Amino acid sequence: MSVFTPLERHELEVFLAPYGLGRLRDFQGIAAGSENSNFFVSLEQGEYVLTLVERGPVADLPFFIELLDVLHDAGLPVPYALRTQEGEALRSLAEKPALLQPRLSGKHVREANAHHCQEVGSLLARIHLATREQPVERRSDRGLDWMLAEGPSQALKLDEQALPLLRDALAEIAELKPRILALPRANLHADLFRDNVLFDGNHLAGVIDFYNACSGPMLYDLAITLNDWCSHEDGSLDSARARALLGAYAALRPFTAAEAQLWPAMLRVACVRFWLSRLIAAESFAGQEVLIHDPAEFQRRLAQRQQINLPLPFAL
Ligand SMILES: Nc1ncnc2c1ncn2[C@@H]1O[C@H](COP(=O)(O)OP(=O)(O)OP(=O)(O)O)[C@@H](O)[C@H]1O
Ligand SMILES: N[C@@H](CCO)C(=O)O
Repeated sequence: MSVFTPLERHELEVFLAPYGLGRLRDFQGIAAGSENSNFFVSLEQGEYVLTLVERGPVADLPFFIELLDVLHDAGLPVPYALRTQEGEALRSLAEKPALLQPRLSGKHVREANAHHCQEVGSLLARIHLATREQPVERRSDRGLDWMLAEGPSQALKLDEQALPLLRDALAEIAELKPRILALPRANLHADLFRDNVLFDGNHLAGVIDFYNACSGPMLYDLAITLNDWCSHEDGSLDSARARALLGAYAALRPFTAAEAQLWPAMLRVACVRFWLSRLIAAESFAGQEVLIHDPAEFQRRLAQRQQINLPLPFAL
């Protein structure tokens, strides 16, 4: 899977008619993805992706639509909600909130190299630069307070090796929270993993899946991104890829002194975020045909982030 809501051709045709994009040629469910039902939809006038929002922050859909409009207007390669001929962006299909977006070209990269990381670093800086003057406000539902609330009960279910790792990281988050919240802010993608970026050869062609986007400290977004793009299998950082990503980002948005100080801790915070969400997902989707990411991957990464020899390229 993961298509949680199968669609009949006829109901899809009725849904698509108000966009005025021509007849439906073909459609198919997309297996990748774990949160929403997505379909590739081929219409006479082009290729599109239909998303039925299955869970998560449904009430915040107007936020996602607005943010993607801002990023699209800034010239960034993001999907955005197409409007019907009556100007409607957020609609309903099979009793689920539904959005139709242009299909972006390109493929996911499994084995990232330094060039990919450089492209991703630039793209992330451009997202931040496009929004930092006036972030579209949204509090993350997987933010520091969520980690502090969910972490202790998850820690109790861990083995002897993992428990102190998570417990110490949670204590660090509690201690650093005021300083983290005072860092420079913008809109964050907050889930810029390899499976949310599309490359056409060496060219970064698209960024998708903004359903974790929020407003918050830019450094946190950078740490989330780097932890996925620049890690080895054992969780350690690949310094060539990491330097490429950081260098490209810093060339567009130089870091502040406070960011440079909090950087090593921020890499740990970003590990805790995904370790916890994967532990919780593994528990709640156990036995179901849903793509579940391995929580232990972030345990390894957190263990490797105890000593970090990767200073931010920060100039006084
Ligand atoms: N606009 C788009 N253009 C091209 N492909 C897309 C687009 N949107 C989604 N896809 C494809 O659909 C897949 C699933 O989409 P997405 O990541 O948004 O789903 P999700 O259920 O929110 O997944 P998850 O939260 O697990 O990443 C993507 O991996 C990508 O292959
Ligand atoms: N990118 C997330 C899943 C979707 O939010 C993870 O790898 O755990």
